[in-house]
Amino acid sequence: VHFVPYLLDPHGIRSYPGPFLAKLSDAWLGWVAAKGHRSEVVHQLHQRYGTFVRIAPNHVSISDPDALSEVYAHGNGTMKSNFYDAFVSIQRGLFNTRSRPEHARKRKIVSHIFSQKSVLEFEPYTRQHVGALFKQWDRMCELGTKGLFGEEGEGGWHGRDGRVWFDCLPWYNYLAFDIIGDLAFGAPFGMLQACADAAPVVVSHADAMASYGKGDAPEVAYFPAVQVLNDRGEFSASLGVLPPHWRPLVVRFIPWYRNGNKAVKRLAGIAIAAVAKRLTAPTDRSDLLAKLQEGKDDDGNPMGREELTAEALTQLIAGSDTTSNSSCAITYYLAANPLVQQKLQRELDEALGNDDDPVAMYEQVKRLPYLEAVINEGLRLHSTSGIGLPRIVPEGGLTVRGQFFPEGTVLSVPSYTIHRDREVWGADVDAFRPERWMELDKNAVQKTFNPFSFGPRSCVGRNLASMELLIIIGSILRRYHFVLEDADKKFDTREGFLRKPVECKVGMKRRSL
Ligand code: HEM
Repeated sequence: VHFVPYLLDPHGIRSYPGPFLAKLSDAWLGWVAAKGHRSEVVHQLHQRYGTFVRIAPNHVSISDPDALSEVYAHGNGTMKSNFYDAFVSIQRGLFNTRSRPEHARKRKIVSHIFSQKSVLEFEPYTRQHVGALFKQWDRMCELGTKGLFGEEGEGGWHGRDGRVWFDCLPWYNYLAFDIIGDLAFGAPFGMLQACADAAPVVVSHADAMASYGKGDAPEVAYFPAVQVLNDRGEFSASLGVLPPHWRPLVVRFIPWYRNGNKAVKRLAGIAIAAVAKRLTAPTDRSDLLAKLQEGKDDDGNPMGREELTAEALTQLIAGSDTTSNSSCAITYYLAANPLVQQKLQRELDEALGNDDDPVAMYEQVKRLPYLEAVINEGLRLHSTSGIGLPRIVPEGGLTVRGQFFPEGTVLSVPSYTIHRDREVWGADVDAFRPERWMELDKNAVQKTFNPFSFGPRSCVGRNLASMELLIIIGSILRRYHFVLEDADKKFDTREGFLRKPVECKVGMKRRSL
């Protein structure tokens, strides 16, 4: 099964270097993905072998920034690989639709929802939930100065030396889930208020699907959505690199995959419950779901109910932990770099003046050069989307950086490695130094900075993500000061489809404004 294809070399990619086991079987990449550090492993391989590395029998990873436009841009004919089939639940949404015409149809309906103009309508929801976070953090700061202790769900905080010491990661998750829940389903999950990772989910997937079109809201229970999303990301990213005919077998016989499969179903249940609730009680709110309902394709057809649920689920998945993990990583880097934090706070104080409202308006923070540089530097260094996003070479083959690849070969360009290209970013590529954004050649940066990917499959929610990050980081850093609990401790991450912090323990105090 493994040696014959290896010897026959049907894809003609024998000449590319890589680990021997990777050339032999997809199981190698599946194993690396399941261990949770794929980006780091592939980065080390590029450092060892050079620009082209064979990371699976039919998959070549390319670490040249110029390859981004050749592999991902409009018009080169590449398509998402069958990796994305492992992410399908309910039915295919914008993210995991592979067919080009079907994707173009969906993208046309969805893209206007995320135009800069539409996104401004979502600003009040974002600001409202940042305000809710501040209520909780202010309470903790007040109690913390009395030396009190918090609950586990609150990041396990305790007060000492005038600061609250806690894990800020769960709070960023509550914030991002409440924002996207409010936007995509018409009501926040209530995580910030409950200080808990709990979202309503349908009890039985089958019952919920059967209730479609009957106007009944299915029975719901509460599940840890953040945990479920993490499990689902790790499961799908590892399953997706295995050959399609292996997948049902590993899901059936390997417990880790079996549990991941349950996570996929549960996650779908969150969307089914939320959309069913929303549709049984229509509102005149202007949110993502309302805009999806209004959207029409070229023939004037709106999305059906099941497609709507799949798209709302896509937005929940794509718009929640991307934002929370990026915000958490940026907070970590600011806590680890006191001078950068001080410089940012000076800029924020000048721009926001004595404004009584603790939550910044988008208008106030959208053109602050140092804030922008801090966010970009955090996105570069952390690389929330770090793995090479796999694309299939179309009929006729494709030449990338002078190398020809035959039809059917899978290619990818890993952002984690591209974001550490010394020729572009400088010798101190591993340092968090926002100043580099003021010094670097803008053209080189533009084609190398890839947090949202390039081309027809790039992030459709980019405008929303940028607005959220500006408001979240701008407001939080103006109100609070952060230090690391243990400056010597490595910033631990775990990667499924996204690179996520495992925890982020900081000491926080209110700034005197
Ligand atoms: C910091 C935050 C974010 C980052 C770093 C990010 C990054 C990305 C990346 C790299 C892709 C390409 C994925 C691939 O090709 O496999 C993508 C796609 C996508 N993103 Fe985002 N994203 C963020 C926030 C959001 C938000 C807030 C939304 C909407 C609520 C969103 C919705 C989507 C959707 C629907 C796609 C699929 C687009 C398509 O295939 O046409 N993202 N995102």
